[in-house]
Amino acid sequence: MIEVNDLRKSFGAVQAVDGVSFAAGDGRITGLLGPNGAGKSTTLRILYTVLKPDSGSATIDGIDVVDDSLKARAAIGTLPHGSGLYPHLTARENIRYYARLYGVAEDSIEERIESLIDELDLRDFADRRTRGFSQGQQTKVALARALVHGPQNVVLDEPSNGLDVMATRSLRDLVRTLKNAGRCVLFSSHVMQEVAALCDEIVIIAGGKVALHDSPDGIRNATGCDDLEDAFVSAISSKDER
Ligand SMILES: Nc1ncnc2c1ncn2[C@@H]1O[C@H](COP(=O)(O)OP(=O)(O)OP(=O)(O)O)[C@@H](O)[C@H]1O
Repeated sequence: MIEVNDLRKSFGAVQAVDGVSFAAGDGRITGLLGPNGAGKSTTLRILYTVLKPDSGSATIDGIDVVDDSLKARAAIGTLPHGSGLYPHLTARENIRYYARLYGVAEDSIEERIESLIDELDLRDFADRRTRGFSQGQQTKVALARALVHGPQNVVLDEPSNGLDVMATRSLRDLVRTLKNAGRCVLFSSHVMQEVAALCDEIVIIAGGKVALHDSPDGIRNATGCDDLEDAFVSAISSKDER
């Protein structure tokens, strides 16, 4: 479970995150939805401990991301913006490197990698160096790397970026499998249809603040819009008017 409480972060004069609070539960898919520059990535980067908040707190299964960042990091699998793969290593070697970093038992690493290669359809390029990989290939390898230690919490920053239709479908299946296994999945997107297709709960964020947090049906009711895209626009506009 991920809990975020009154989180704030600024970069100079830009207030990127301005009092964000929400909880993302186990066995649920929570979508962080917002327009460009809304503060989604900054919020997620605080969760996976690469940024420190100015104030507020965030916990992963009760572990504070600032006070106990190493333990918090071990409890989440993350797909950051930009894959950050090692270009001179093959896809398989990249995944193996992270498995070791996360302390996966040596005798189960190869089996785990094989099953991720199948699940994410990496077989064709598993043993190629990742330098020059297409965006979609990079995302798939980065996803495998994020999941290799079987984390309870999975945080994905715009995971469908660069994926083709088939890969997007596999990603959705994978996210649903994680949910059905009782994992907490939190992902960011600015694509309403993607979030609507997957999420149990949607946190709409705009200008660094939470504009609305509800189920897709709850959001339709709150905004009076049947179409979730209209509901999204309505939620963001009414936040601007406040
Ligand atoms: N390292 C940084 N230095 C300066 N400004 C930053 C930095 N990181 C983020 N920002 C600013 O903070 C705001 C929120 O950015 P963030 O990346 O969190 O938005 P986002 O919702 O993820 O957007 P997108 O959908 O475009 O990826 C933006 O105005 C951005 O320019």
